[in-house]
Amino acid sequence: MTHLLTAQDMREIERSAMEDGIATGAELMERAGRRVVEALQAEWPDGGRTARRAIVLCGPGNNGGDGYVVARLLHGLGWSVSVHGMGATEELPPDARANRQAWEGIGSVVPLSGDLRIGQDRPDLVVDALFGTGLTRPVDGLGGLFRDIAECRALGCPRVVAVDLPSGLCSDSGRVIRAEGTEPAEAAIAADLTVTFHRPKLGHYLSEGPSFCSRLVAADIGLRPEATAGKGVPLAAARAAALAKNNASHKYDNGHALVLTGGSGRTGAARLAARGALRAGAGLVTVGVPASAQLEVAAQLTAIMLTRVDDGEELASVLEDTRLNALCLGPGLGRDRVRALVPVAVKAGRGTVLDADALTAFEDDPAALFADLHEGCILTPHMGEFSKLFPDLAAPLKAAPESGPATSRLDAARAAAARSGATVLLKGPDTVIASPGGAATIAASVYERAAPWLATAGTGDVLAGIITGLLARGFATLDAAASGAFLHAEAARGFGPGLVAEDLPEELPRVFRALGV
Ligand SMILES: NC(=O)C1=CN([C@@H]2O[C@H](COP(=O)(O)OP(=O)(O)OC[C@H]3O[C@@H](n4cnc5c(N)ncnc54)[C@H](O)[C@@H]3O)[C@@H](O)[C@H]2O)[C@@H](O)CC1
Ligand SMILES: Nc1ncnc2c1ncn2[C@@H]1O[C@H](COP(=O)(O)OP(=O)(O)O)[C@@H](O)[C@H]1O
Ligand SMILES: [K+]
Repeated sequence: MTHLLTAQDMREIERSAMEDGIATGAELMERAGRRVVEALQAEWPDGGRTARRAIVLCGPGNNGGDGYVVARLLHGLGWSVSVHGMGATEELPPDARANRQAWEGIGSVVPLSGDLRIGQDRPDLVVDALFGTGLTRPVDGLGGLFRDIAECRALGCPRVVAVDLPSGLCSDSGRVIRAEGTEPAEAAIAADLTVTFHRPKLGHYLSEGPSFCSRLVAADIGLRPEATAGKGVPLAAARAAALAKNNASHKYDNGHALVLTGGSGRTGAARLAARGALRAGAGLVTVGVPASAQLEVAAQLTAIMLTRVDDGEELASVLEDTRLNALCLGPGLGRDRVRALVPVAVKAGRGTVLDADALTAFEDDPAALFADLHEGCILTPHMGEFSKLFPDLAAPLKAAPESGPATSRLDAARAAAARSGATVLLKGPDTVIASPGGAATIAASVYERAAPWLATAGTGDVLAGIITGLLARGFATLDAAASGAFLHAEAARGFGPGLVAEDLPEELPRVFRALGV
């Protein structure tokens, strides 16, 4: 399972490797530079043609140190290399200084100027080794150069390789550190290939990270896997063993999910959720409908059952059946029904997914919702819904982050979980999931797992249903949310272009088979 590290995690891992005599800082830096060169050779084998020219941009810290190693190695491979460096040699940290001095035995270091324009030079490659995990404030005075690189890159030349992280990107949040009023494109360098070391960092997966990294390689620099134990945030995955059904099981062993719907004309969302719950493997799924929608829903359902729920009192009496062990409220529920049904549902103490209307209806008084939530509850907001329930936590995500490490979507979800007492799943290509105790996971549909066709109406309803289905099957809260988000994205990837929400539940059997369930 891949764990995403913070900059602090990485510093601790490196420090303990050095203290334990696994490697010196100089050795780690040499390996880092070598891995970058290997990765770019593997990525662009056509770099083997003659007249290859590289511009290497080196910053004032150890990221710059890696850059001087890359410059030396490229030179050794016959490249024509120009190096533009920040800071004075004697001010660099020791390993970076040594590598700069080694480069100075080969060629010069031109002081990096914001007036540099690469267009005149037409290099084949720009190596971005300005800042890595040590970035703490907006990059100053290089906006024109960054724009120039972006414009040239858009024309197909040069290719840009980022050492560890695209400079300007915050390694913990994936946000571009920038002054208010500055565009991300002039505050960070977008790369074609990003080569990081040991393990990916959170910033490679969150927010703008993937679009600035483009392609990500995590290269081994000889740090021990054990050093990473207990650190980082796992990427969500689903386990075949947990998803498989016991051969001897009865339908009631797989739980009974209840999905509540709104009135006539707005039952589609709940029906999508119910189908998701059924395909996720719930033993039984019932849709709770008001009288006005009974006929409409009955005409549309087959394997899914139907029960009448007009108000809170009726819901309470339906919930006397303790076999109903997972509830889904929100998709198409309608605000008036939310106010009547959500408090009753939550007080019943079952595994409960609250989505859409069930969140936004509490916009005026989120505390009224939070008062009754318990550890079996999962809130599944997208950013707009999250902003309504947690406006103060959403605000720093909307403002330009002027210092690093910046507040991340993960930080916001963790704070929201702690406040609400429920697991919070904040949706997006970088879905973050946090439980009230602080445990977290990231279900990222980025890089090779991109699922852009999920951005269509109704897919969130299916997600709520899939998670409800897993809760019904007895999955622990965080696991249900994480596995559900993973399966949902896999279904979208499996179906591919043309996906509409209805396709997602029907794709789940293929996802299960591919997982070996
Ligand atoms: N520590 C190690 O042993 C290793 C570190 N590695 C490299 O080292 C990097 C981390 O090095 P550092 O911690 O030195 O950090 P960086 O090299 O990312 O940059 C930190 C330096 O830049 C300054 N700085 C931060 N933001 C700035 C801004 N906006 N404008 C101007 N200066 C700014 C800081 O004060 C510090 O001097 C990693 O990203 C990785 O590339 C690799 O060589 C692997 C081994
Ligand atoms: N570009 C994208 N890449 C991957 N997943 C996405 C993308 N855009 C949206 N999603 C996912 O699609 C779903 C959309 O849910 P939501 O916004 O609630 O839509 P709706 O309310 O229409 O169902 C979420 O699971 C979200 O994570
Ligand atoms: K960099």
